[in-house]
Amino acid sequence: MRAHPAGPRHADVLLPANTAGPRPVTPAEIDELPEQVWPRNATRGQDGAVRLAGVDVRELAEKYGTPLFVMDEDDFRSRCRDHARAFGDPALVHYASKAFLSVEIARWVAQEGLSLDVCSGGELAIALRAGFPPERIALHGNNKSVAELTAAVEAGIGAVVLDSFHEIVRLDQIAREREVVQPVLIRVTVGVEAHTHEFIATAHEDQKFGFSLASGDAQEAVRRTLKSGGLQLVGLHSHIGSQIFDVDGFEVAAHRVIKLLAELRDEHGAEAIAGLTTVDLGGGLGIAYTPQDDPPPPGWLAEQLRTIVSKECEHEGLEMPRIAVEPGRAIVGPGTVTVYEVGTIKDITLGAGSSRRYVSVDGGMSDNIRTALYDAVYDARLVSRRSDEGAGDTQAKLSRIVGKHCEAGDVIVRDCWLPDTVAPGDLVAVAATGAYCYAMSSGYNRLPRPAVVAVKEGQARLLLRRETEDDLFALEVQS
Ligand SMILES: Cc1ncc(COP(=O)(O)O)c(C=O)c1O
Ligand SMILES: N[C@@H](CCCC[NH3+])C(=O)O
Repeated sequence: MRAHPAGPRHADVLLPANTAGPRPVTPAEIDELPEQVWPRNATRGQDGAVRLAGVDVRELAEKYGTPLFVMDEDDFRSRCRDHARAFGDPALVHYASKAFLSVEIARWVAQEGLSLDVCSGGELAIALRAGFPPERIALHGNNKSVAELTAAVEAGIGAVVLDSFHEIVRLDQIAREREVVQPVLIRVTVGVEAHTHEFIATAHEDQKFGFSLASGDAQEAVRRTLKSGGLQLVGLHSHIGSQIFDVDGFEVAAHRVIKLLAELRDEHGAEAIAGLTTVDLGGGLGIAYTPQDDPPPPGWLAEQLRTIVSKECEHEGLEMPRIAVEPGRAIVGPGTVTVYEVGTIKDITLGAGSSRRYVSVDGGMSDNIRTALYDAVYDARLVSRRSDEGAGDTQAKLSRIVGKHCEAGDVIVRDCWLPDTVAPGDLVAVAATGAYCYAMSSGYNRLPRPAVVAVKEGQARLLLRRETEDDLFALEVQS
């Protein structure tokens, strides 16, 4: 998502006329797959159709149907490695599984040596089913249930990230009843206004996550945790938001967390907080959704964070802590595309000689809610053939890709340049849909959830099958 336009949202007249970027001119430009947006192993073949890790999208659509999420496995794994290298130890990189999780994904993350951030009993269950090492799992959430906390403690997970005073009491009791000591981090609300969409910023004071630093709740949470018998404080946590491109917010967060660490040492003594060795700065690293986006690479971010934290520690006379992070989108986002089949097409006259083309596809807000929810922008291309084949001129046409739901706001790509030749039966793909698309999918209008397929070295493998009509009735008691 790019910077959010000022002013009221969801009213076309108030949004910029065109969020698609400059109009591509030649057929070659229309058919480009910009490398910062498309999976690392995406290419367009001589015949004009796109290959993902060597697999022809037409074959994938034929075999698995559409809409279809296609994941480039090597892209995912290479981004795990990029982050592991950047932060110096794979275990310090917690893949935020909320972005997308399946049993097989959890296995890839385990094989790459990363840790895993889960935020519900369901995500925990998938991780455990995959055989993910529990000591490398951390559990998040502002309202973890007793059942979820119990499952986490019984599984022996590496850390629970404490988020409320109620939870300190509950978790302490659960741990003591089982005669174990549960390692915990405390989530601190640092009061940062992250430069991102208001719905996905999480460190300003007025929201539901964490313990406020400004009010003293964070300091009180530390006192209560240190006094508990069943909890061992191993770190502080801060997460400022998601899809962030600059380091300023992280810098302020790191500064405030280290300052808190120094205050805690002064209040409780160095020995009492000696086990507090980790500072987790959360996730949020942005990715390119359009060719105009230019996110910082993980190596650069890691270097900046290390410099900021070490400067602050030196200033406060503290030992350098381990810096952990929780990227979700930056690992899983760029390597996945959603392939749709074009259904109907309408050219709508808007007045003043302008028109808008509505290209309807066989999915919609049930497989990608991000556009409706956050005005997210995406790059979409015709992938089953070259743009200068078929009827129509070779001009790119400003198009809006919409779904098939009974909802006017069912928009997948608000503005994009598609070839004028696009016709029913063509395949179009939307890039960078790996994060928070399948994960936030719904069954609205009783559409089946799409399948998810992994591609690697010319082979395709089904990770999650498409929902079927039988699944529709699976929960019906009277059927
Ligand atoms: C606590 C926490 N960690 C990590 C993430 C992952 O964020 P992202 O996918 O933007 O890296 C989130 C989501 O914003 C989060 O809430
Ligand atoms: N789901 C959001 C981000 C929130 C991430 C979880 N805290 C998105 O699609 O961008």
